[in-house]
Amino acid sequence: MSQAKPLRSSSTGALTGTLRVPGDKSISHRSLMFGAIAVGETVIHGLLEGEDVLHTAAAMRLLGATAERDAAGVWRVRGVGLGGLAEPAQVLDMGNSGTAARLLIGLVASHPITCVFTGDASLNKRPMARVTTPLEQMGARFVSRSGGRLPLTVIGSDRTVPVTYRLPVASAQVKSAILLCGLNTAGTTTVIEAEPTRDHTELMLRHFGATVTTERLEDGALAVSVTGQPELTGRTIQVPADPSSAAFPAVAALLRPGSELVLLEVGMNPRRTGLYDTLVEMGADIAFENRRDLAGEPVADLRVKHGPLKGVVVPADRAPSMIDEYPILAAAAACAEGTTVMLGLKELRVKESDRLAMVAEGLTRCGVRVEVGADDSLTVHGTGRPPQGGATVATAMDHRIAMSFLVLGMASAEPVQVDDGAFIDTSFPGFVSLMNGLGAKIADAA
Ligand SMILES: O=C(O)C1=C[C@@H](OP(=O)(O)O)[C@@H](O)[C@H](O)C1
Ligand SMILES: C=C(OP(=O)(O)O)C(=O)O
Repeated sequence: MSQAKPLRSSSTGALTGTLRVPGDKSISHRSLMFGAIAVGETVIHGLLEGEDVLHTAAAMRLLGATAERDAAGVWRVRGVGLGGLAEPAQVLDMGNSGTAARLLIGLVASHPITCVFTGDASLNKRPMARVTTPLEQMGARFVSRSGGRLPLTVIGSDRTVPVTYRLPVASAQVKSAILLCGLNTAGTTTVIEAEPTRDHTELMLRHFGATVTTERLEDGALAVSVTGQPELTGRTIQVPADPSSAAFPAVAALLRPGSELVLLEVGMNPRRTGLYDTLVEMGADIAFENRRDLAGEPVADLRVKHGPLKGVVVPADRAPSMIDEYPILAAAAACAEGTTVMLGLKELRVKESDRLAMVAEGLTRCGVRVEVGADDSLTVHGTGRPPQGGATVATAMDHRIAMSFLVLGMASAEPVQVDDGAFIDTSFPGFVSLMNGLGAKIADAA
């Protein structure tokens, strides 16, 4: 991913069609990791073949598992059994992926092996102390760059001890890293979260045979516990379509007159649906059809029709369930009638980019009035008319910033250009051709 790929998005007519966006990224990472530590074969249907997940697959191979795709696109993982991960002979390169890095650091921490983790320029800026601090309490050791950044060496141990750890930030990655270390630790490891974050780790670990329990505490927080050293058995997994990816065509359809899209088999885990709840509050016409269960995760087909949106206040406690969707919500808010206020966005500052800053800067360039509050809030003043556009927006190695501004370009008076669309492949390979197939006009701008 060395070559920047500028893209330009121009105003479109109606978007119509039926589509299934690629598989859920969070579930895809976990299915490869858990398959690699189970006994026997794990068969994965609908794995996201984005670069982030392919980095996880490569890492699991370096740790001793096999992970292969067959001609029909089905992935098969042969696991080494819990505790059986081998010391990798090479550095584990996690690319652009915070999830891959943080979950794997937790997983290897309770193995008697030494692993060196690195990533690209974006990942190597992101904070890792949030996982190494609790994992050190469990008995693993770390040598990292200053500020707890990658490259980072994990000196794992087969004598880790269980902890009860209260998360200082709402983060499913930190929760998962601790639970995964606890998996190969004798005794019960507990993570307490004040705000519920995505629970794919808990749901999938149970599917593989682990005992994971939850308890509501007196103060309302949730205690999530894993019993160490279970027998994990290879399973079949069906990966739902990613609600975070479906957000881009969904918002595009809401913004373009005459549009109607059906998005098939979209993951509807309630810990992930904050964007859809917010869009409905804004007046969006979204029908959630055929609600059903897909291998332990709820899914639905979403019918999305164009219609006017109005500004709303998005409370801070909704942040965990729509954490990756604020950039595309901001694009929707820029086209809505009235002001949208998004509260509690501090975590946006430590994603692939400082998303709060990048969204505010990009919208300002496109002629939208925005304010970033000292309390890490974002206020977007929509006028109900198309934003001006006509600007080039910096994406800072961030796939979601790139896709959000390409969607904004579809609804702006003048085209919107992004300086680099190459990182879209980390989470949504085929985004440009899929959107153009629905009626979008996204073209190379080199
Ligand atoms: O656990 C996961 O799969 C993820 C958790 C979230 O990160 P945090 O845990 O840092 O909030 C989210 O932003 C990321 O895209 C995926
Ligand atoms: C934050 C994201 O991913 P990660 O933390 O895995 O890099 C994302 O996909 O928006």
